[in-house]
Amino acid sequence: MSSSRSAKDFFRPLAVGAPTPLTEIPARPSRAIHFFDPSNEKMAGKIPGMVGTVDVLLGNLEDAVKADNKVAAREGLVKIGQSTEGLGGGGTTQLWTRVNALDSPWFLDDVMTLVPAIGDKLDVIMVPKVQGAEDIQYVDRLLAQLEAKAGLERPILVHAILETARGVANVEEICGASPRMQGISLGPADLAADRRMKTTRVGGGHPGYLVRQDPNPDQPDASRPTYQQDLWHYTIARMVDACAMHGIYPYYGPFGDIADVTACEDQFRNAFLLGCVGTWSLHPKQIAIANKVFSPSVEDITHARRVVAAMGDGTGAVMLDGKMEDDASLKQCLVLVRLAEELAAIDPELKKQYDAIDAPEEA
Ligand SMILES: CC(=O)SCCNC(=O)CCNC(=O)[C@H](O)C(C)(C)COP(=O)(O)OP(=O)(O)OC[C@H]1O[C@@H](n2cnc3c(N)ncnc32)[C@H](O)[C@@H]1OP(=O)(O)O
Ligand SMILES: O=CC(=O)O
Ligand SMILES: [Mg+2]
Repeated sequence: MSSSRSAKDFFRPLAVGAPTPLTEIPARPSRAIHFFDPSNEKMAGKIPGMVGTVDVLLGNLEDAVKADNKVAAREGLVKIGQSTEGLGGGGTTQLWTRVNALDSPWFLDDVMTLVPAIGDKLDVIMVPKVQGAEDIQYVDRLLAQLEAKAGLERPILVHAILETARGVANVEEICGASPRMQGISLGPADLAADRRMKTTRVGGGHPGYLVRQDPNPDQPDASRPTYQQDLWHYTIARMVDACAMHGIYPYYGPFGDIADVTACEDQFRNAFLLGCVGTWSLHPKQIAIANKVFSPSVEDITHARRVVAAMGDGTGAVMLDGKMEDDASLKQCLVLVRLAEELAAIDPELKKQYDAIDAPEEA
C-alpha cells in the first residue's frame, strides 16, 4: 500500500459513484497476453477466431502502431470490444488494452473513448513507461471518474510496464500505488534504451554478455569456454519480489525474435521459474510457447502431489527419493498444485493431462 493514502482510505472509491475497489486481485490465468494492432484489418479480423485459444487478447494502441493509425486503432478496439462474443468482462478470454503513454497526445482520448464505450468489457488497462506512484495515482482517479460517469459496476484494473530506470527504482511504490494494480510486465526494449544499455534487440539475451572460465595453468593456450548470462535477471527478480509483496502478478514482456522459438521458450521459462505468471505474445506462434511454459509440467505436478501426500498434516520432515521434504518444500509444491488447478479449470487439454496422473499414496 502506498504511504500517500491512509489505510482507511485505500479501498474507498476515488469518485462518487465509482465501483468499490477490489481488496484482492483475482488469479485469472494469463499465460499469454497476445498483442494485436486493432488498426490492422487483417490482424483484427483474426481476433474473434482467437477467443478461447488464448488467455488474454490485448488491443495495442501504443508503440508498434503508426502515429497516423492511432485513432483507427482506438476505434477498431471499440468495435472489437462491442462485437466479439466471449471477449472481456468475464468472458472466456480477457480483453486488455495498452494505451498510449501519459505524456503522449493520445492517452487522454484513449481512456475517454474506451471507458464509456467498452469499459464493461475491458478487464485491464496496461499503462506504458510508468515512472512512479504518481502516474498510477493519476490514472486511478481518472478511471474512477470515468467509471462513475459510465455507470460501471466493476473497477477496471491497471497493469504497469517496467521500462524506465526510474520505474525500476520505484517498482515497489508503483505496485502499491492503487488497489487497481493487477500486475507489472518487463519492457526490455524501452528499458534498455532508457538505461543506455548497448543492445539493439527487443528482449532476450546478448552473446556479448558472458563470463569466461578461468585459464587452466597447465594449458594456458587452451580455449576457455564462455557462458552467456541473462541480461534481465536482476530486473525480473526485483519485479517479482515487488509484485509478490503487494499481492499482484509479474510478467515477462516481449521477445522480438519471432523466428527464434527456442530462445523465446528459454527466456519465458527463466521468467516462469523466477515467479512470473505469464508473458507477452507478439505473433500467433508465441501463444503455444507461452501456454506450454507457463503451465506446470505433468512431471512437476506428479512430484508436487507426491510431496503433498507424503507431508500429511503439512508439518515435520520426510524423505522422498533420497531428498528431504518439509514445510517449505511443501509450500513450493502447493504453488504448483494450485496453479495447475486454476489452469485445468479453463484448459480441458491440461485438465486431461493432470487428471491422468496416478493419485499418490497418503502418508
Ligand atoms: C517493444 C514492444 O512494445 S512489443 C509490443 C508491440 N508490438 C506488437 O504488438 C507487434 C505485434 N505483432 C506484429 O505486428 C506482427 O506479428 C509482426 C510485425 C511482428 C509480424 O507480422 P507479419 O510479418 O505479418 O507476420 P507473419 O507473416 O508471420 O503473419 C502470419 C499471419 O499471422 C497474422 N498475424 C501476425 N501477427 C499477428 C498478431 N499479433 N495477432 C494476430 N494475427 C497476427 C498475420 O496477419 C498473418 O496472417 P495471414 O496468414 O492471414 O496472412
Ligand atoms: O514495451 C515494451 C518494451 O519492451 O519496450
Ligand atoms: Mg515499450
